[in-house]
Amino acid sequence: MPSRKFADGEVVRGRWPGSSLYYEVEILSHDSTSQLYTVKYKDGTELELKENDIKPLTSFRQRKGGSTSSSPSRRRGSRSRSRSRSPGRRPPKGAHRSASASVSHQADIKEARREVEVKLTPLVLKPFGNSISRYNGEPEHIERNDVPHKNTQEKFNLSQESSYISTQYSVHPRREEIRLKEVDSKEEKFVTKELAVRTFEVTPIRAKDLEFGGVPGVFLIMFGLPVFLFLLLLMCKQKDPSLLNFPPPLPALYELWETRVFGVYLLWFLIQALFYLLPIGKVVEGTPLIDGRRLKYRLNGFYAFILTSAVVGTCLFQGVEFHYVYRHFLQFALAATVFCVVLSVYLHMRSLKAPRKDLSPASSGNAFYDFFIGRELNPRIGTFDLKYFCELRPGLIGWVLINLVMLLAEMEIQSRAVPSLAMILVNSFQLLYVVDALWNEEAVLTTMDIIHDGFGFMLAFGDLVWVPFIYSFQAFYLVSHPNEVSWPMASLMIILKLCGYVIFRGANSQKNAFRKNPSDPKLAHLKTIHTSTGKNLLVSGWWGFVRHPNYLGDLIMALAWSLPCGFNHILPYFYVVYFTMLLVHREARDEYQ
Ligand SMILES: NC(=O)c1ccc[n+]([C@@H]2O[C@H](COP(=O)([O-])OP(=O)(O)OC[C@H]3O[C@@H](n4cnc5c(N)ncnc54)[C@H](OP(=O)(O)O)[C@@H]3O)[C@@H](O)[C@H]2O)c1
Ligand SMILES: CC(C)CCC[C@@H](C)[C@H]1CC[C@H]2C3=C(CC[C@]12C)[C@@]1(C)CC[C@H](O)C(C)(C)[C@@H]1CC3
Repeated sequence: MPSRKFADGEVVRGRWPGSSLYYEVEILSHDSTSQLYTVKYKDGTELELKENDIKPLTSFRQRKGGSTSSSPSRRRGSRSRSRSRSPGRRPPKGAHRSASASVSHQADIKEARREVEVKLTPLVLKPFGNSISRYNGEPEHIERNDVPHKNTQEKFNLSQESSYISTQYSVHPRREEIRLKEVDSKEEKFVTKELAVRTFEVTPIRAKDLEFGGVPGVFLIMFGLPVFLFLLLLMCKQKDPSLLNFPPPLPALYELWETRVFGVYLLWFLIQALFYLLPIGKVVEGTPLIDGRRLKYRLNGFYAFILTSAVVGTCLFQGVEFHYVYRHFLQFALAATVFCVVLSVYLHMRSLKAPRKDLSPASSGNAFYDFFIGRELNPRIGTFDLKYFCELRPGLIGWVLINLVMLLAEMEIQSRAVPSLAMILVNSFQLLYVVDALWNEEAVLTTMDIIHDGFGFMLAFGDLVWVPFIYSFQAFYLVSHPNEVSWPMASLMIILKLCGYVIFRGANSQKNAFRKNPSDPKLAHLKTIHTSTGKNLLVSGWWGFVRHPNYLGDLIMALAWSLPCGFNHILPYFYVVYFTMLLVHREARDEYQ
């Protein structure tokens, strides 16, 4: 039987969950199976603590004075701030997303909340609003002997906090927390209304807070990525696309430009815009903006996909030559790049006239940087939301169409009656991914791209050029570099893809449901922790298994759709490498927040 360090009835100091503060507690009991101690705080709260979170009284120095005590009761401001936000609720735009660039905006928002909450008194105090910095299950090393209950007022506060702590900390399931959140959400409406009257200030952010390596980094990305894209496609066109054959033969620039191709690209974009405008599909509200407004979005991406398939099917039936796209693939990539540059210039120009409250929290005041990251958060022409439209339609649906073009090109070039198994795998894996994104279109409204980043060159290029022309790379590769895949190998790849998909979808659905309605009874069994931002994080279910299960699933899928290309060359695995870098970077942005 494992030994225990502390005896029942012993008075020790127990760490206040999620903080680095220790309070006097009495050991009530010890559970030998879970190795948890049940302890009682002075105000009567009982909690279960790990042995690591308990220290003998003797291991603390008595602090002199105490006027600067940071005991929870001293942080009433923090708690009040937190009180106004239902845990798990997304905050208004700008407060939400991870980015060092948004520091000043965040401060602004916090300030707004503080002002609002002053008006909300008397408060039903909620514990540990901003006082819990992070809980990682391990004790923190900073140990301070903050003595609670300095006076009656403090004692009262701690007691208020303590009465909630076990549910807040979510050592136990969240039913009680859900009840509290319902009360919370009523108050929230009032808070949102208050926020609506606050004016939004855009304070330029310091150079060191800029993301992507600041102006030099952004410069490199803006000029480097298009060059990289063309080099990658040119490498792939070589008979032997080995890295040793770098650089590939370069075509003259004029050979890459074809006005007709540009016209076809424009036509594609306009058809998608037309489908977007169709009054079919439900209309939902996005997350609250800084001024409390919620924009409306029509969810008809899946219908757009069905309609596009019908149009493409009809064209195939009519004998339209899709091989044209394969033969002019580089010209299409250039047409899309030119379109994206023109769009970015337009976006930047219009953003100069945009009211401050409409600017992205990521914008900095530096024109070049803002051209890249995007100045305006939700540029709209009437009800037409340019960013939301570009995120899912022309590029993502375009990716599926390009894959189909490659499948047909493979059959033609390799004189096949049916496509290769490798090509079928790549096409179906990626089709599933795109259909899933369109089917779950609403989830895009809570991604960092929509909530935090403006619409500028980065997303325009990412959505309209990078996604369709890089993500279809495996199919493009297979056209000129066939790879025979056996059925047993194909089965393993399918299993890998499905595993990735189950993790990806399970995690994203759980997170989206939680962000949409933290009180969802279906999520009542899940555990959460409170964070210093005032939001809650899931720490069980998929989100208790690994920090970013959705990224993990996505990466597994990325690997699964590269494997059909075989192991002759590294190029088809470029996507996995790039994607790992992208997700690690996104993870860091999220973690920063
Ligand atoms: N194929 C591609 O190129 C590509 C590129 C990027 C992303 N993706 C995929 O798109 C999906 C969305 O990506 P994303 O970058 O927006 O990241 P995400 O991880 O889905 O979203 C980040 C947000 O999730 C919330 N969150 C993080 N940890 C949480 C937890 N433990 N409990 C509850 N909520 C938590 C946080 O919301 P709050 O801020 O509200 O706390 C955070 O801001 C992912 O599956 C990703 O793999 C694909
Ligand atoms: C520096 C640039 C080249 C970076 C470009 C990044 C973009 C390619 C990505 C940023 C956000 C991504 C994204 C998807 C695709 C790739 C991005 C646009 C996504 C539409 C893929 C399907 C998913 O299901 C998704 C809808 C969750 C996802 C949203 C984010």
